[in-house]
Amino acid sequence: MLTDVEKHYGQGESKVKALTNINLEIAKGEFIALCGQSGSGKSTLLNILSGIDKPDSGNVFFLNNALSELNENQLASLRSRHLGFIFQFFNLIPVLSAFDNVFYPLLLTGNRSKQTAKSLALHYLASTGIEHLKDRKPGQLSGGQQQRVAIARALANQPQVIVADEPTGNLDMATGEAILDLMMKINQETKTTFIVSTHSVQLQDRAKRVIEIKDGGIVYDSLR
Ligand SMILES: Nc1ncnc2c1ncn2[C@@H]1O[C@H](COP(=O)(O)OP(=O)(O)OP(=O)(O)O)[C@@H](O)[C@H]1O
Repeated sequence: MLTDVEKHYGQGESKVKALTNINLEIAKGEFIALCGQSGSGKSTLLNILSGIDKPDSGNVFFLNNALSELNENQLASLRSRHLGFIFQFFNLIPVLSAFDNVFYPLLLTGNRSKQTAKSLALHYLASTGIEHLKDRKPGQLSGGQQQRVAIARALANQPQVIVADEPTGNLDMATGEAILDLMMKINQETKTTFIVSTHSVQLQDRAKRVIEIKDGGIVYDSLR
């Protein structure tokens, strides 16, 4: 939940108002399409609601935690346990296989055994349809396949919330559609909350809740 959130970048003459008067409540299990023109503030909003960035004023609550009351370690721990991220440019580690890209973060976060991490990685690579490509490195995969690895990586940690910043922005239309289908299917099956920023008109048509921001403010929320 965000209350009265404001965010500026820069100082003086070059000060940019990135978010203004943001009040937003997100329920567990929602699938939200966050839309708005380039520069409208989508990434800033995603970064603030996930505790990566701090607002200048206002409050951010994540799973009943007031983020302003947490130190950097506590924030990092909350993120690593309960949040999954999916990015436009996949952010996979190029020297690791698809399997290792999912497996190693699981070993590094939480107290899982190697065996548990391995089965989780295989399970989620299978659920995103790319288990057969698990030994390939990112450079040997198409964009859509790389994004499936990134989705498997985000899901395998079994977070309560997944934040995706333009996840289809670097994919052709058909591949992007397939990735959106996959995220919606996972949302329905697992009740994981998804907040997805997008320029995709298809997603805006299909998401249950659409939020539009313009010049840093929410100008439309289909739930309101
Ligand atoms: N680190 C920064 N320093 C200064 N200004 C910034 C910074 N990050 C973002 N901005 C500015 O804040 C505003 C909101 O940017 P933001 O990246 O949140 O928009 P966006 O809607 O995600 O855009 P896009 O769709 O192009 O990714 C823009 O005017 C941008 O130029």
